[in-house]
Amino acid sequence: DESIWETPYTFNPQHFLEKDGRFRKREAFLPFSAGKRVCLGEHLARMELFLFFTSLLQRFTFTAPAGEQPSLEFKLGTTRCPKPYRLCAVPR
Ligand code: HEM
Repeated sequence: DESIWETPYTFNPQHFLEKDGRFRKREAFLPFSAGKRVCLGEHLARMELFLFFTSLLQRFTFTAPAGEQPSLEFKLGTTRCPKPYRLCAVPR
């Protein structure tokens, strides 16, 4: 949505950061939905995602293979899935 996101077609973590690097909450980002049908597992999922990604990021440096860039296009199924891509995980 061009009216909300500064660079909607690029992977841009700055969308969620203030100028000084603090986290910026965006009302338009609702991965767990909202209201009566909000995801009941949101808190569990957030804790699991935190533990999963911090464990991986503490142990590996992730990069795209030289000269390759993962596509931001998706495959539509029950959810939108990233198209297959290659990733290098280098032990830290
Ligand atoms: C990254 C992980 C997850 C995401 C992104 C996610 C996302 C969502 C979303 C968007 C909905 C609303 C669907 C709708 O509009 O009807 C939903 C519903 C639901 N989610 Fe999750 N979910 C996640 C993990 C989990 C986990 C771990 C559990 C349980 C352990 C869970 C349990 C539920 C349940 C029971 C509902 C139905 C709520 C209702 O309709 O009353 N979810 N989830």
